[in-house]
Amino acid sequence: MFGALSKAVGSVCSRQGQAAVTGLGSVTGHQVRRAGHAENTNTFIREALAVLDLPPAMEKIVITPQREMTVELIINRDDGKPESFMGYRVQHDNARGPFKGGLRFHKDADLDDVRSLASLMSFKTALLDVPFGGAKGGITVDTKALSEHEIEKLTRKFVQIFDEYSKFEGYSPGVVTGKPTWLHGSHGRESATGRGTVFGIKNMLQAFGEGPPADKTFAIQGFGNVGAWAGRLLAEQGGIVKAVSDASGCVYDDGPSGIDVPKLLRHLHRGDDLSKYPHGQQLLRDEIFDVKCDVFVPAALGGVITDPVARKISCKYIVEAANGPTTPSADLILRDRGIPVLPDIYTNAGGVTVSFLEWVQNLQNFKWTTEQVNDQLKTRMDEAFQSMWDSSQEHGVPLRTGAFTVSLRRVVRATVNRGFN
Ligand SMILES: NC(=O)C1=CN([C@@H]2O[C@H](COP(=O)(O)OP(=O)(O)OC[C@H]3O[C@@H](n4cnc5c(N)ncnc54)[C@H](O)[C@@H]3O)[C@@H](O)[C@H]2O)C=CC1
Ligand SMILES: O=C(O)CCC(=O)C(=O)O
Repeated sequence: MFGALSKAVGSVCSRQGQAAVTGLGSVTGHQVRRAGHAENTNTFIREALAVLDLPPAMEKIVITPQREMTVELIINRDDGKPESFMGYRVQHDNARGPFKGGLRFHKDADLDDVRSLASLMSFKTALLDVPFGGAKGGITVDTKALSEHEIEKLTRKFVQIFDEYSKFEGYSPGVVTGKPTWLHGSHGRESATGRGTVFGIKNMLQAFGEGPPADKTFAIQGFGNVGAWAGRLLAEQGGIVKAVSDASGCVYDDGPSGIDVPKLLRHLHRGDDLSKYPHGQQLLRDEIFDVKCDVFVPAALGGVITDPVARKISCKYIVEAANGPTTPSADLILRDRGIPVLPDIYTNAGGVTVSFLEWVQNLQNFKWTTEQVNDQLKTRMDEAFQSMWDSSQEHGVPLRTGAFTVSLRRVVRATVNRGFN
């Protein structure tokens, strides 16, 4: 039951003046950035602003969220006792379209974290030229300590408090995205972020003259929705997945074909821990950073690539499937070491892009095939890569700064064109 609800709350768009709730498909997310990350995101934004010739007032305008809300969510636990949780909703920018972004459940989720993620959404949608703004929700909760029924109640409470939309608009399936395919959802949404990541890897390798992913080696941190889809698709294309980690541990296989990804997925789908996988070698969870590979894919948490990690990591490229995995100072170390970083606002934008495609299908009252969705996703990831690459070449800046310059131009143009009165 809750599976269906968690999909149903998926992710919501909202218009100005209407608070809205969004979700991210899975509400069991272990993924959250550690405290203090809004400033990290703002550091990257400021670096791109310095490259652009924009009116100085724009800095504060693009950095300041339009609205932030913190609420207490009280539910009765299964034993009948009430318990209070904190919920957050940040609407960062809607100059380019309705606020859009997922809902994060994590024991460390706080306003600062949600603020940074909301801002990343604005620049992600702008880079992909998806006509949405940026927002994010979060609830401070350890989902492992709650039953499915309790999580459902908490989600409903959050939706009830923040989502005024349906009261005004009536039945409108397009408002919520990430829905199950049998309930107006889109084919291809579940795989979209991992698939988009792989389109991004292909574009990046090609641009750096490395050829296709086949025979390249990969290490993937986090093997949930995004990491597992990326791993599966890379393996299908002849990529060698040498190491995979999740919250329970790390599996490493230095053999010529690396980890048998379908076999590992069957093990996990049976409900067995990655740390109990009997093939390959078991490493400590964070030893994934020591694995020598061509491409390292953080697909779990924010803030994991810190200075010490950046100094020791042994890869040629980093592809940020997670939101905000690299701190600004670690980013500088990676630059010094000549390790290009494919930034989060590009790499993981496949998710919101297919959420947009779901919205389009709902408006049309029509369902596209998986191939049509995946083709659209590829086109948009290719176009966004080209814009990011061109801007980075034009200004002589890293890909992340290139990506933010493209997004900032679009957000600022929309803001100015819409006027301030
Ligand atoms: N699912 C989506 O459509 C999108 C996800 N993202 C980002 O991608 C990242 C992953 O998201 P999902 O795959 O959806 O989450 P998920 O909850 O399905 O998977 C997270 C994975 O990370 C692992 N993990 C947690 N702590 C870890 C640690 N310390 N070391 C290694 N692994 C650890 C978990 O065991 C799990 O395998 C997050 O940063 C999320 O914000 C970004 C855009 C869209
Ligand atoms: O699919 C969506 O709209 C949410 C995506 C999201 O939350 C993210 O990209 O971080």
